[in-house]
Amino acid sequence: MSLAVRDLVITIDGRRVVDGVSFDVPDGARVGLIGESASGKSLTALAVLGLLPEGATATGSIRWNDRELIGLADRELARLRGDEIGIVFQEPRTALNPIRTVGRQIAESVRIHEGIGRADAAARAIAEAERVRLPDPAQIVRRYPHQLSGGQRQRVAIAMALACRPRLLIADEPTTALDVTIQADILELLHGLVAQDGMSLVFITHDLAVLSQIATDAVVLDDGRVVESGPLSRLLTAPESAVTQGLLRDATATLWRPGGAA
Ligand SMILES: Nc1ncnc2c1ncn2[C@@H]1O[C@H](COP(=O)(O)OP(=O)(O)OP(=O)(O)O)[C@@H](O)[C@H]1O
Repeated sequence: MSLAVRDLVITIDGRRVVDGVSFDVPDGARVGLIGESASGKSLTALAVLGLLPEGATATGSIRWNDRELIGLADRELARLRGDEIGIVFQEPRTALNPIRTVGRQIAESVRIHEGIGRADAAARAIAEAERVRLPDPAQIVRRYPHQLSGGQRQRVAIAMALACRPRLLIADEPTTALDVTIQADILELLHGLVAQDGMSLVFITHDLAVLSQIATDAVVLDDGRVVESGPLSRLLTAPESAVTQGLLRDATATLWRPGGAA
């Protein structure tokens, strides 16, 4: 299953905040959307999910598995989300419901999409918690989000996103809010799960060093436009645009740190 974005334009209050973006995510590919703040990364991802904010309009084409997503009915888009396309956001605290146990939240999408009963869903929540390597899964599923650490909460959000085994995962800055050591753990976990399931990945970040640990290709955005794209190995060694060169300068200290990716 592949994603093809063509000439995507997103307009908010008459302003073209995403301005003619095109890129492909072939089946099983791991593609980064990278750029400075306000370059249009998140809105591009939200358009794929059919979750643009009120007042935003999208034109162009977003084809998922040869199905056009722009203009698709909300019901259909909701069915795709969680089932075929999973999402992990930057801040797990806001993605999780504070008054529901994490087990119930992990199992929720399975219950909705696969229609399984309460007992099966509870067992599945434990299995999914184990899969994202949460400690003591049988116990942790009974806890509430505030009783977990930030890294554990992000593992819960990942378990929720992957419970229905989507074919595409969109991860929007999933490690930015976490401590550096936890960031590395979460990246490694995501990398392992994506590879294990052979799913495609769209990974959003402003950090080329982070991206080099998880993606094979990247699309560089600036002010709503694609300024460069290609294999990450080339962007890291021979960046053509000034924007990519700047991102590389910012990332260099991390990239060349002993134990770093480069
Ligand atoms: N709900 C909204 N209402 C009005 N403008 C918005 C809204 N959401 C985003 N924008 C504007 O659209 C542009 C692109 O935003 P977007 O969030 O996609 O950028 P980004 O690259 O993801 O940045 P960041 O890394 O800061 O999240 C920005 O100029 C932003 O101010």
